Amino acid sequence: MRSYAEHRRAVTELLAPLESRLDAEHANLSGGDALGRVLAADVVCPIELPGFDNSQMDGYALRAAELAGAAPGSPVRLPIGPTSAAGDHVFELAPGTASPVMTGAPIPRGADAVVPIEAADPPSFIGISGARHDSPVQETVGFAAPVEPGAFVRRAGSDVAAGALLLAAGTRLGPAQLGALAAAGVTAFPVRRRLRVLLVSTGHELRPPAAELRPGQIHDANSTMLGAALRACGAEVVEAVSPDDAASLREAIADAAGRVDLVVTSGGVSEGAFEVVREALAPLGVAFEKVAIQPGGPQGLGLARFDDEAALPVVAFPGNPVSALVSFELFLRPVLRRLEGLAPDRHRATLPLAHEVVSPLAKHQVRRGVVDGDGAVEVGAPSSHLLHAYAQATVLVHLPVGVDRLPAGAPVDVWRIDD
Ligand SMILES: Nc1nc2c(c(=O)[nH]1)N[C@H]1C(S)=C(S)[C@@H](COP(=O)(O)OP(=O)(O)OC[C@H]3O[C@@H](n4cnc5c(N)ncnc54)[C@H](O)[C@@H]3O)O[C@H]1N2
Ligand code: MOO
Ligand SMILES: [Mg+2]
Repeated sequence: MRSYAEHRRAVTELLAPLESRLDAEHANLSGGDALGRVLAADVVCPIELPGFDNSQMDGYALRAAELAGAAPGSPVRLPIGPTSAAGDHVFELAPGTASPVMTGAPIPRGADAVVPIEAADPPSFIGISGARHDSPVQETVGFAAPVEPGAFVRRAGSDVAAGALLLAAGTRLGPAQLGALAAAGVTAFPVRRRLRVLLVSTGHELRPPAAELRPGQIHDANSTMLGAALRACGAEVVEAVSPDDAASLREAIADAAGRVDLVVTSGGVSEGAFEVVREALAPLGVAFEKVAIQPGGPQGLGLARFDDEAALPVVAFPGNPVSALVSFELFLRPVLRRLEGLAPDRHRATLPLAHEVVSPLAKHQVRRGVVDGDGAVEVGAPSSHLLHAYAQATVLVHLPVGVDRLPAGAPVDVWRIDD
């Protein structure tokens, strides 16, 4: 029997070549299709950011040297020059004056510091006339302390220089990265195309979720569930099929060979008399193994090779819904996250158990749980048909090989699944 780590390594190795298959396509900033995509090439910043020296505060722009002797008992008073508001053109500051400058507005040429309005006398712009830069110089403003050159000035290029690397190839585009592209005026950029997946659910008992059920039939939960899990990891489910028998399963996979990068199946991998995935794919080279995990014990993995030399990687999960989704979390999500430019594992933590648990000594058991108000983990029942309980869970709880009983309070490794 394979260990959890061995199977995880085998899945990672089988799917490692996928990254090189994800050639570039263009994405646009507008329309929402860029969120979550991964840059296929470096993006250089075409302009400097900020684009010009501007103020960090609402205040007065002035020459720092002119306040050198300012003190509470002997303030320096300067005539007020024209105002620089956000969006204004830059103008020249006359020596010996201070100009009102607003946050984000250009620093007038000649000024080298900003004194926030709260530190000026009067400490507000109310009553100050000459609001725009074409107004005549009038009134005065007092300063009771010196100011360092450069104070509250946001220098041109202090965030990124023109021609510098803005975002590196492999970066996942989240809100901050899209914001940086927008700020730089980069509206189109190359991203990796999405991984294309054929999703196969098997089982004669399965009916679509909208169907009426005859006795013995059940709704197909795995197609919806695994489809959602794949899409949430940036993949495209090119086709979702539910073949009746081994021959039609082989045909569906052969058909998809030119169009998809990966086949994910659920069901039909265990020891029953009608294990359609096993029957169809073992002759093509997919290996079916028992892995020392619970749930998710029976697993299929390998390249399905066809006569015409075409080959497609197949990851075959067991049909029990909890087993299928836990298998996705353990084996496929880490690979898909890497392809998405993310660290392979979701957020992990070590938390105390809220109560005693028992677990099979020889298996790596993954239970579904919730974190209680004290930060302790309440662990749910292990059975792999309990999908409703999975839908309430916020963590997967890992109980490794060698553990058969843990008391309340014992620390356990958990993966958060509620992000
Ligand atoms: N004699 C043995 N029997 C079983 C073993 C074993 O080692 N020896 N392993 C058990 C384990 S563990 C699992 S897990 C399952 C795996 O079964 P299969 O992958 O062959 O899946 P099926 O037999 O097709 O279905 C199992 C179960 O899941 C339900 N199912 C399947 N597909 C869906 C779907 N799309 N949506 C909702 N539910 C689905 C199906 O109705 C069955 O109840 O084998 C054990 N048996
Ligand atoms: O491994 Mo099965 O997945 O226990 O139910
Ligand atoms: Mg079966």
